[in-house]
Amino acid sequence: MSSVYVMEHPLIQHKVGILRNKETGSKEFREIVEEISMLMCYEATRNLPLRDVEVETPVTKTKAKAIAGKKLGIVPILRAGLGMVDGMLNLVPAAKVGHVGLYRDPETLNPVEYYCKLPIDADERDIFVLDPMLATGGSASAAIQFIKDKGVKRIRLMCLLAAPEGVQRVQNEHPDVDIFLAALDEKLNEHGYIVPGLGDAGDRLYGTK
Ligand SMILES: O=P(O)(O)OC[C@H]1O[C@H](OP(=O)(O)OP(=O)(O)O)[C@H](O)[C@@H]1O
Ligand SMILES: O=c1cc[nH]c(=O)[nH]1
Ligand SMILES: [Mg+2]
Repeated sequence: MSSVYVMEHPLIQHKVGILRNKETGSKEFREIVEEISMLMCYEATRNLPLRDVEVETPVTKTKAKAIAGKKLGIVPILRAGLGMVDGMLNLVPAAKVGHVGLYRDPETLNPVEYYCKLPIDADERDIFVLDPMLATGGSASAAIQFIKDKGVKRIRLMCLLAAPEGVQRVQNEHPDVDIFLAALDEKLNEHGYIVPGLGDAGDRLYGTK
């Protein structure tokens, strides 16, 4: 069974509170999503292997550390996942970016695929799938399956908020995929929205409602 990490860092928790506030407008919402993504990236990459390197400082030669050539990829689920990309790239600028286009049918709540483009060498990379919201888990689970179908073996899922139902579904369908969250909420409502949640992440990011 995969692990679920809820990031309790005070800065992350503080910023999640701002996202939840319905008075927070799109500009600030986008900025905070980027900031939280950067903080989560920092936490989620703490086990990356290091190698020794030699560098010359202005004073002397010394041993230093470098990331041991691990290739990372990030795959936002369109559209709301796009809001998390720059935060990740700020810290891991060499990561390649793929995209999976999915929307959730408002009646059935089932994911509908409309786009998938991954880095050519995705199967050699450790991939982070990004989506602010893990509600029923249908979208994340389908996106992970598309990525696995392209031969990718090492996948992690990073979301801001999740409902227990979504976590359960991803864990059942993809027991190899660890899940990183900023908050684990109470439940889903009758429309499949996370409670207490933050509303529709895509609409709040891009001002479409
Ligand atoms: O876990 P689920 O029940 O599948 O719901 C979560 C999905 O719903 C939202 O996307 P939405 O369908 O609103 O698309 P958008 O990003 O284009 O707004 C969200 O960004 C997730 O992708
Ligand atoms: O609460 C929710 C559920 C799905 N998608 C969202 O954007 N918000
Ligand atoms: Mg949406």
